Amino acid sequence: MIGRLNHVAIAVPDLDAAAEQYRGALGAVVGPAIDQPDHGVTVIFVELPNTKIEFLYPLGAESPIQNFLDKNPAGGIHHICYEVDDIIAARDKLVATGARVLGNGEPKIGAHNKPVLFLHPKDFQGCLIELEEV
Ligand SMILES: CC[C@@H](C(=O)O)C(=O)SCCNC(=O)CCNC(=O)[C@H](O)C(C)(C)COP(=O)(O)OP(=O)(O)OC[C@H]1O[C@@H](n2cnc3c(N)ncnc32)[C@H](O)[C@@H]1OP(=O)(O)O
Ligand SMILES: [Co+2]
Repeated sequence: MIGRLNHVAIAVPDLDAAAEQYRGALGAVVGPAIDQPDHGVTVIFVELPNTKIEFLYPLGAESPIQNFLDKNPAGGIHHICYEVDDIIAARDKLVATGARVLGNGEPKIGAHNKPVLFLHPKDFQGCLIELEEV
């Protein structure tokens, strides 16, 4: 059901420092910071030949990544995003196995203007999973 790895997300305490490190020391192609108010984060995407890195920084008082950054003040890998062809079919299949879909269970439009869903990390080997319909 899952397809390509779309991105690996890293929650960071300093967005500008993360962007500069990847641009400078690692020589990566780093995009602009973009606020995603519907998701409570500001994101920067790093373009790699085979996937993307998503830097995440909290936006607003109710950011879903605030607890994670409080527990991991130096930052850390926050989620991985897999591509799926049909996000509703994927969701329904996963729910039938007992997996918990986060939020209200309905897809939201993500950073790539495609529908996304999140799956509880406790149901997937301790790793928060994002599904993105492509
Ligand atoms: C920009 C849009 C989009 C894109 O297109 O790319 C994005 O990527 S948005 C990214 C941000 N959005 C989300 O993360 C939405 C889904 N996340 C959530 O709903 C919550 O973050 C969460 C996963 C339910 C956690 O909520 P929180 O309030 O932080 O709960 P707890 O702190 O109580 O955590 C419960 C439990 O889970 C562990 N945990 C929390 N986050 C993670 C994580 N990222 N990876 C692995 N484990 C995680 C946490 O440690 C707790 O465990 P215990 O301490 O053992 O109870
Ligand atoms: Co993401």
